[in-house]
Amino acid sequence: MSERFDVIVLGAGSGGLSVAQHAARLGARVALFDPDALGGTCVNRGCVPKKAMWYAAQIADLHRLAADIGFETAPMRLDWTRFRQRRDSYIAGIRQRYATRLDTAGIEVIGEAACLVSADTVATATGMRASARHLVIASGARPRRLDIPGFELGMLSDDIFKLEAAPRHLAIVGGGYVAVEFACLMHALGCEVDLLVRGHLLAGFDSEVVDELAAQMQARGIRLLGETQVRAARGKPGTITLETGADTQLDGYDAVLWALGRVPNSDRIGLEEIGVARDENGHVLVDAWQNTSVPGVYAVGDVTDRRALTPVAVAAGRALAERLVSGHADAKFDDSVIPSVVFAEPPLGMAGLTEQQAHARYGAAVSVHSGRYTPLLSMVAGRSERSLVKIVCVGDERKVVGIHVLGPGSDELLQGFAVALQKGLYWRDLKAAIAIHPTASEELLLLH
Ligand SMILES: Cc1cc2nc3c(=O)[nH]c(=O)nc-3n(C[C@H](O)[C@H](O)[C@H](O)COP(=O)(O)OP(=O)(O)OC[C@H]3O[C@@H](n4cnc5c(N)ncnc54)[C@H](O)[C@@H]3O)c2cc1C
Ligand SMILES: NC(=O)c1ccc[n+]([C@@H]2O[C@H](COP(=O)([O-])OP(=O)(O)OC[C@H]3O[C@@H](n4cnc5c(N)ncnc54)[C@H](O)[C@@H]3O)[C@@H](O)[C@H]2O)c1
Repeated sequence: MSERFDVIVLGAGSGGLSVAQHAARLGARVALFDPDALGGTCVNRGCVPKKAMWYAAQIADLHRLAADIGFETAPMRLDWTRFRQRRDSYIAGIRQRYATRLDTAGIEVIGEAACLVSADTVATATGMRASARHLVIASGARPRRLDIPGFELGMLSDDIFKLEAAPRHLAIVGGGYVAVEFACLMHALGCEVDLLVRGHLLAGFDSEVVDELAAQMQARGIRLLGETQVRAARGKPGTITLETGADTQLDGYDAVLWALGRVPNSDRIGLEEIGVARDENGHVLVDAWQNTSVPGVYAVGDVTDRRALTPVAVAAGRALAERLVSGHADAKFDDSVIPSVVFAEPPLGMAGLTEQQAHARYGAAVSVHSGRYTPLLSMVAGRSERSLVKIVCVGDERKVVGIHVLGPGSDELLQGFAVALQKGLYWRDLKAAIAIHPTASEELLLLH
């Protein structure tokens, strides 16, 4: 079979689905290739199953809080089989809805991996060939592996969703989003957790806020081992030892999660052969319009060097479809403010610049307003965890360039503030706004 389309998309994850659906809606004839489940990482082994686990962890924490505020509570145990069934059937529903929508939109879905054979043609292992005026690479990324002895004894983030029970003692190696989120949620679900970090915890987030989160994680009982480089793993699943130096080792783990970042799926798909430029980590290089170095070939999402977040992939896909199909030559997405939340316990969110980034960019013109408070519910429960809010401003008019929040509710409250930040927000606007009381959000308005 050899067919001609307007747009061919490689990958049916957040970015690829966004391009395909918008292009089809605008009238293009679209083919979408993916050998795996519709929805890609976010739906099947990322945001969605992770968030379901985070909710389970929140419920476990609330149960403990309930006892603190006076409820008579019986011990609670998560039935992992039942939880997994509920989570996975929700995800199956999302995939089904995607399939229906793609079908209704007239998008040709091909359940195979595709490889570029030229700037307008792809081929599959079964011999199918298809051509289009526009080829979009949206092939995402996969968990990074290390070439060290015993690596296979540990899990990758893809595997953690297959767990059938909470490990008793879990080592998590890494210090990024995945490591911190799973350290917090697996601890809340009953695991003893050691977090082994080589460099900075949550590099890229405001260090004062990260320090506060680290202190709270430790206070909850998560063991944080900094400056720790794992050189090998030994043993068998159930009894794993991690070698961290010539004579140093950590033992007694019944499971290990490697959370070492991700590698773009840009190899073995013909990019090198047709001259698509990539950076030293394999990310496809794109300009602000998602153009690669080869005319007619574009890329969106985690395969590029942009922030690896679902809304970024979706926004890039939508803008690209508009440009390619509607002919709006300047359609591109505004990436000036990309809000992001680490679903830790408590959640940590940021929009705009960290204090450190602002100082590097604006020097002495930076002013910082921050405050700590104990949330009302924690006070009632007799707990002492402190939430932290921080606003970074620039210049005499105090234009807000960064907002940072740590504490219960941060995940939901940040979005509205991020919209304001993108539109142009000043300190005086926060001072003039009427607060909603009593909430975590108002703390951003009450700062001095
Ligand atoms: C554990 C975890 C939790 C996360 N949580 C969040 C979160 O809370 N919020 C957030 O914003 N982001 C989160 N992310 C990041 C988010 O999942 C990604 O940024 C997003 O999925 C990227 O979308 P994408 O379309 O670029 O790639 P993907 O979703 O990875 O999709 C790529 C698709 O391409 C397919 N493919 C690969 N090669 C080929 C080929 N040759 N031909 C055809 N198809 C191919 C793959 O099978 C895959 O389906 C998380 C990630 C992980 C791992
Ligand atoms: N809540 C969210 O929005 C969310 C959640 C999960 C993932 N994500 C996205 O997915 C991406 C991938 O997440 P991630 O946590 O896998 O990556 P990450 O880039 O956030 O963190 C990777 C970590 O691995 C460490 N590392 C790398 N190589 C190492 C080595 N050889 N030895 C020891 N440590 C090593 C790094 O120092 C870093 O701490 C994130 O960058 C983020 O964009 C987002």
